[in-house]
Amino acid sequence: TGSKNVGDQVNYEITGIDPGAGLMKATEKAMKDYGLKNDWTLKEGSSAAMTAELKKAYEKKEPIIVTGWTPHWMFSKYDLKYLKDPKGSFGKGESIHTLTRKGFKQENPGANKILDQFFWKSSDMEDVMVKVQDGAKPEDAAEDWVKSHKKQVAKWTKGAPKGNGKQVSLVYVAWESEIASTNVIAKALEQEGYKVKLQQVEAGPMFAGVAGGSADAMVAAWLPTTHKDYYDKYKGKFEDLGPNLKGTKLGLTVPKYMDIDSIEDLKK
Ligand SMILES: C[SH](C)CC(=O)O
Repeated sequence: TGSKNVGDQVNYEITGIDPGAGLMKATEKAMKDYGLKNDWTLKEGSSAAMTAELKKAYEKKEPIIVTGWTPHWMFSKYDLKYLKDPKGSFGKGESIHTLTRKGFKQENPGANKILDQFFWKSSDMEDVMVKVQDGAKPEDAAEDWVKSHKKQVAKWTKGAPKGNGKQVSLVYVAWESEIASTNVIAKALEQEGYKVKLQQVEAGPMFAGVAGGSADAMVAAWLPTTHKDYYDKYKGKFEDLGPNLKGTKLGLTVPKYMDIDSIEDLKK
């Protein structure tokens, strides 16, 4: 839009999220890889603040560049595109893994089995995310999803003993995707009689909580690239139960009305 170059249009600012997010590290890497560091700044904030700015700009068809990821409701709500990343700074498609603290499997085999069997698709997660974005409380959107996907949830709970009020503590970060997944698996556990405590923390404390044993589990580890630093830092101090969702994506994201297509186009 307009003849001014895109940098001038967005005063050389990329709207990011919380500083602990791996997406922010990946964006810093991309800014280095594409020679943007001298002119561009990556604005820190939160996922909620980023989506609020995206909404504001989009409704006025103004230019904006955000740090985006899939699954996310933003792609079903707005007509957006990822900027091409020819240097591969954002890595390849990833999965979201479930991690538990050491000893959890022995102490709570039933809940561990349910967490181990938890697996769903991007479209499932986006269903819940859109409902929350449209105003539903996360626990209500999660309850609706669990109630309307009995067959799928039965695969998660197959072979697991009832909880009889046994406690499970889950930690997560306030990314829309993890608000959805953590509330859904919590509802599935509660349906089986487990008592679930949810704790929203920053990314670093989330990994530290599971590795240190103050939390039982998380369903929010973006691997192998996005959370590599956290994963390596605590290697050996947690159990990796593998993916609960496959085929995620990260990158710089812009409304389709902007006439740029690649991160290369941001170079001054
Ligand atoms: C924002 S993605 C859900 C995760 C991350 O970037 O750390």
